[in-house]
Formats: sequence, C-alpha cells, structure tokens
Amino acid sequence: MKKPRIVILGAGYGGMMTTVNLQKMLGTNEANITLVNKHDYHYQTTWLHENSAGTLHHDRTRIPIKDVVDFNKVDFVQDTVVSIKADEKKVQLENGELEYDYLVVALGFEPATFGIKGLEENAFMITNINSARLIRDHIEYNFARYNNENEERPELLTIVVGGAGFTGIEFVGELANRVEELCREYDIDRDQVRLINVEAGPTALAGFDPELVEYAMNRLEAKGVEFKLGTMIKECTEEGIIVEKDGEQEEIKSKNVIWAAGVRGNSIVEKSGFEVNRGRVPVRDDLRAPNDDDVFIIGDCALVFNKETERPYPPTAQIAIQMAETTAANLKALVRGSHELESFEPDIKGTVASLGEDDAIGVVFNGKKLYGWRAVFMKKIIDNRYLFKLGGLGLVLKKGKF
Ligand SMILES: Cc1cc2nc3c(=O)[nH]c(=O)nc-3n(C[C@H](O)[C@H](O)[C@H](O)COP(=O)(O)OP(=O)(O)OC[C@H]3O[C@@H](n4cnc5c(N)ncnc54)[C@H](O)[C@@H]3O)c2cc1C
Repeated sequence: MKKPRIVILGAGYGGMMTTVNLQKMLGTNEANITLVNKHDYHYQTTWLHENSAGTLHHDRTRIPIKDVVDFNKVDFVQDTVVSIKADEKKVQLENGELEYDYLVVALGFEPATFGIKGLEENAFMITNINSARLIRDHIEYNFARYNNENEERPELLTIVVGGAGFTGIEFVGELANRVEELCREYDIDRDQVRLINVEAGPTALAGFDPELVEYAMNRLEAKGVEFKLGTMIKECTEEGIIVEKDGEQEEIKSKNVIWAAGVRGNSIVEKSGFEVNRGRVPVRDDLRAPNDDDVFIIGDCALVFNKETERPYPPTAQIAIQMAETTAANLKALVRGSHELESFEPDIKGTVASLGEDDAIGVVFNGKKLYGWRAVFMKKIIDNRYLFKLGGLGLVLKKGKF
C-alpha cells in the first residue's frame, strides 16, 4: 500500500514540534514525512528581540534543523513556499512542487501595519534572524556615526519602538540595557539618547495585570524609556514618525524606527485561498482548515477562540507548541485509519515578559504574580523546557539559558 505523504510547511515552533513528535510516533513504513523551511535552521522567534537589540548573538537563537530532526525518518527540503494549491493537494515552492496527502501549515506570522502610511517602507520589523541582524547593526552604525558627523544629528540617537504590547515591551527592555553599552562603546553621553515607546492604547501591555504593568513601566522609565501612551503613529517617513495625541500632531525625528505593534498570519495562506479572519484561519476544533479535511493550520496562521471569553487566543509560541502536539496525534490517527480526532484544548500555563535580561514580570499557575529575579528565573525555565521538548538535555546544555 502507498504510504501517505505528510508535508509540513515551516520549521518554527509549530512545524518543528509537529515533525519531532511525528518522527517519534510513526514508523518509517507508515508515512513519508517532509519538512519544508526557508533556511536549514530553526530559530526561536521568542528571542528575536534580544538579537535585534544586540544583547544576544543570533547563533544562540538558531538551531540547525539536522541537530533535531532525524533525516533518516524525515525528508528536509530547504526552499521557500510560494503557494498552497489545496484543490490539487500540491505546494508550490520557489524551486519545485510537492504533492501531499496531509498538509500542516505552520508558516508563522507577518507584521501587521494596519495601513499606516510609510511604515512598510521606512520602519524596521522584528520578523526573523535576518531582520534582527539588520536592526542590531543599523542601530549600532548610527551610534558609530554620531561623533563622526559635522553637525549634531540627535535623530541618529533617537530610537522609536512602535507598540507597547508584549514584543514592544520586551524589545524596549533589551534596548534600555543595550543603549548603556553602546554609549560606553561610542563615547556618547546617555542623556543624548532617546528611547521612545509609542502606544496607541491607553496602557502598555494591555490585558496584563495592572500592578505588573505599573511595575514594568516604572522599571523601564528608570532605565530611561519614554512612554507615549494614547498616541497614534500616523505616518512613518525617512525622517522619523508623525504621531497624534488628543488631536495634536507632532513629528519625532528618528533614524531608528522599529515597528513591533502587531502581527497577522503569513499572507501566503490567505493568497492561497484559505478564508481568514484578522489574517488568520479560524480552524476547526481538531485544527483542520474549515473546508479541507487534509490540511491542518497551526501556530500564528491559525485563529482559535477562547470559548469562555469568546475572544481569540493571542498567537504565542506556547499555543503553537501545544497545537503541534494535537496535530501530530491527529495525523497519527488519520494515518492509522481512524477518523476520531482530538480537539485542541489550550492549557495556558502563564505568561512571562522580560524587561531586559535582569528583570521580568509574569503571571503563572492560576494567577500567581511574579516580579524581578523570580520572573527572570521562570522565563529561563520556560525557554529551557521548550529546548528539552525539542531536543532533550543535549540541546538544553547547548542552547539553554542559565
Ligand atoms: C520578539 C518576540 C517575542 C515573543 N515572545 C514570546 C513569548 O515570550 N512567549 C510566547 O509564547 N510567544 C512569544 N512570541 C510569539 C511567538 O514567537 C509566536 O507566536 C510563534 O513563533 C509562532 O510559532 P509558529 O510556528 O506559528 O511560527 P514561527 O515560529 O514564526 O515559524 C515560522 C517558520 O516558517 C518559516 N517560513 C516562513 N515563511 C516561509 C516560506 N514562505 N517558506 C518556507 N518557510 C517559511 C520561517 O522561516 C519560520 O521558521 C514572541 C514573538 C516575538 C516576535
């Protein structure tokens, strides 16, 4: 009998964990498993703000796929997905085409710019290893330029971060530490540097416990972060940003604008004809696409509602990893001829946001609040736990945080 072909698109949290689970659950005689990814490495998206700020080298964040995936059991194809032709059960790659019986779409996120003028052209975005390296080098280059210019150009030392959500706050926390180092390195007085965090909503870290938000803002302000809350970015230009608060517009000149205020699912999914809501596919309980029994959509490409609050779960690595576990179990069932599939039940264990490497806030285990070193410690446990699940103790020792 012909073995079913399982194709997994994207080697992020969702794709890697699906692959690693399947390679343990299925025998090589049961299915042909293929993993497709742009690069030959997996990266931890949750560490990209550190790579972007320059507080953690990107090689700590990258993990060669061959170190984790058994190439005797899984075919790895390094290529870029162009489109999914679900009606033909094919995937179009830049350099070829793949046919599948079952497909797992785990292509991750894209920045959402909400139509703000000039943002795509002029702002940097934290999306992958390459964009993180660019942001790090760009900021450092501007600091290096500052004392070599004939006229004073404070915009070289002005860093604007759009968005005070989870990613924006974590990034600003890293930058606050990095700015100190850059000032020492390039003979710059810290007072000349502006690190501005702009947020349209009335508070930073919307949805987080207000006491923790206050703690985070106080700690970051003490490190020199200027918050501009209730402030809309109206436009981003080559010179900086134009913001509006209470009907008043202001221009903030900056050569370092980084947009960290929103994500949507990879647009390949929408362009391939899957129906999306806020850029993500509202999947069925078993994580399959609404009208396709052979396509699972997971991670940041999927939209899953919290049945109690009737609001969508925010896209997180935690959820992507859990979705991968359900998807692998469901694929195993389908391959073995069962049609009784598991429903996905998110098990939110908590959320911890870092404020630089030396501080953090979090809510864990039924609402317990954590601050400072306890939260830092918890964040390391979360990160190391993932590495353990992915590649065992060896990977924790190689790439873990201690
Ligand atoms: C700075 C930052 C900090 C975060 N912190 C946290 C946190 O602390 N906790 C938490 O739970 N979540 C956090 N998140 C969210 C979390 O990273 C995402 O929800 C998670 O990465 C989603 O996993 P995924 O598998 O859907 O996609 P990803 O992990 O983004 O993986 C997608 C993969 O697909 C590949 N790919 C994309 N397009 C193509 C293509 N066309 N062809 C081939 N391959 C392609 C990419 O190279 C990548 O390997 C953070 C996000 C950011 C940006």
